[in-house]
Order: sequence, then structure tokens, then C-alpha cells
Amino acid sequence: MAVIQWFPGHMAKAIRQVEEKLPLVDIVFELVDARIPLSSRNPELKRLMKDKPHLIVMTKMDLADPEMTKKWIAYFKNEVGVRAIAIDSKANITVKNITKITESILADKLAHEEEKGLKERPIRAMTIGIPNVGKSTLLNRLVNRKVAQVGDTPGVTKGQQWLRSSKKLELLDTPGILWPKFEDPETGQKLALTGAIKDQRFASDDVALFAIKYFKQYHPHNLQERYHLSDDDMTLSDIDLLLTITKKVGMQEDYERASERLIQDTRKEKIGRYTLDTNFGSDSQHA
Ligand SMILES: Nc1nc2c(ncn2[C@@H]2O[C@H](COP(=O)(O)OP(=O)(O)OP(=O)(O)O)[C@@H](O)[C@H]2O)c(=O)[nH]1
Repeated sequence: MAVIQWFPGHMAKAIRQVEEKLPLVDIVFELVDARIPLSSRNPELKRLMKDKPHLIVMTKMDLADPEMTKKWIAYFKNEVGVRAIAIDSKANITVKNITKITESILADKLAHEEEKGLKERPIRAMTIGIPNVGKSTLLNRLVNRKVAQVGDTPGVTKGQQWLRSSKKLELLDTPGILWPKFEDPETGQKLALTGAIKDQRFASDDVALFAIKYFKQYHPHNLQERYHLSDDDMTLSDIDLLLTITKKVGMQEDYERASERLIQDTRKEKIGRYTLDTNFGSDSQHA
């Protein structure tokens, strides 16, 4: 397959960083892309988390299929035993919602501390996630762009800071990215299509063909509408359909450039909202 897969060196470093910082935080915010909620997870996390409270934050919900997002939230809660929330980092409601759900997850721990007469303190959280999932955007949103260092804290190495979101929430500047380790070749194509893998690292026609296959199956009308495709066009093979789209967008025989256009169109919501992960729990690495 043309997509470069995972990077053992990067992953080992990220895992070390997460392991090191884990004792300093009350909760981990694991950011996943709402269009690929399983494929953007790292299966190593389950082992790392042990019994550390954990919230799955599904970013870019504005680009995902809203019905599927609801189902994924229920799936994470019921099947995986982890709470999940979907966010659009551009929306103001995001901060409020994350703080609220975090407080509810940690309610017992905080009540216990209060009973023991401990002083009220902010909740400490760490964000992790694959490249481009929206970590910086969320962090900036949570700290309202006024990045505030929250004093010296033992165990936090140089360059890593506590950022204050509110009196109630502090964040450890993200300790690193976590590449998913993927055994299913489709995972690579999903990561490529949604922008988690740099465009130079995959063959755009492979990924465009993957997108065509997906949209033909799940959102055929959106594909037809975007590229003025007839019902007959929709019966063509994926490759012939890509060639037809190439002509329709005025690129003659240049199917590579047309592939790039199609990939950009999917990312900019021009073929509608979509969720590429459609099989709940089918991925054994996350079971
Ligand atoms: N539509 C949409 N775009 C988002 C959202 N959150 C982030 N983005 C966009 O996604 C892209 C990547 O966001 P970043 O915050 O830089 O992602 P990151 O995880 O910090 O990326 P790395 O630094 O590569 O690890 C940017 O173009 C953001 O504007 C969201 O909720 N909705």
C-alpha cells in the first residue's frame, strides 16, 4: 500500500512521555477525529491508562456525520467503558462542555478529597492525540489564547507548562503525539484522507479511489451532486469513475491532480459530512 504506516521511534517516545506525565494528572483527554473515531486511536493507550480517568474527545464533529457521532459516543460509553464527547473547537460551548463532563467523571475523587478536608484545587488534565487531530486548537480554546503558566510544578520538565483553562481546570501542555499502530490497511487510507498523514507521504490516486468507494457506498448522492455524475456514471468501476470525475472537473487526463482536488473537497465538507469508521468495535486492536 502506498501510505507510510506507523513510526515506531516516534511512538516509543510519545509513550514514554505519556507514562512519565501520567502521575501528574487527574485525567487524560484523548483526542480522536470524529470522522475516524477508532482509526485515530492508539491501541497502546489502554495498557498505559490502567485506571486513570480518561475522556475521549471527538474533534471536528462539524465535519462528521451527526448520527454516526451519536452512535460512537454511545459505543465508547457502553462497549469500551470510557466517556466520550464530540466537539467543534471553533464553538464556544466546547470549553463549558469539557469542564462539565470532566467534573462529573472526577466527582467521586473530588468529593473524597473534600471529605478528607483537602483544599479545593483545579483538575489537572493532559491532552494526547495523533497529528493534526486538533490538539493546539483545543488547547488554545480552553486557555482562551491567554496562555498562562501556572508556576513551577515538580516533575514537569523544561518546556512543559501547566496552562490554566479556568479556576477549575489546568492542562499539561501536550506531551506528544501518539501514532496509531494499524494492522488494517484501510486505516492508513482513512488517516490520509482526513489529513493526519502528510500529503507527500501517500499516493493521492490510491486515497481518492478509497474515497470514491466510500462515497459511492455511503453518500452516493453527495458525490453525484458535487461532480455532476449521472446514474450511469455511478455504475462505473471506481477507477473509471475517477477518470470521469477528472474530465468533469476539467482536468482532462490528469487524474492525479483530480485526485488531489477530490481529497481537498472531502476535507472542506464539499461532499458533505461523513464518518469513515462505520464498524463499531470491528477493529480487534481496540476491543
Ligand atoms: N472543522 C474543524 N477543524 C478543526 C477543528 N479542530 C481543529 N481543526 C483544524 O484542524 C487542523 C489541525 O489543528 P491543530 O490544532 O493544529 O492540530 P494538532 O493536533 O495540534 O496538530 P499537530 O501539531 O500536527 O500535532 C487546523 O487546520 C485546525 O483549524 C474542529 O473542531 N473542526
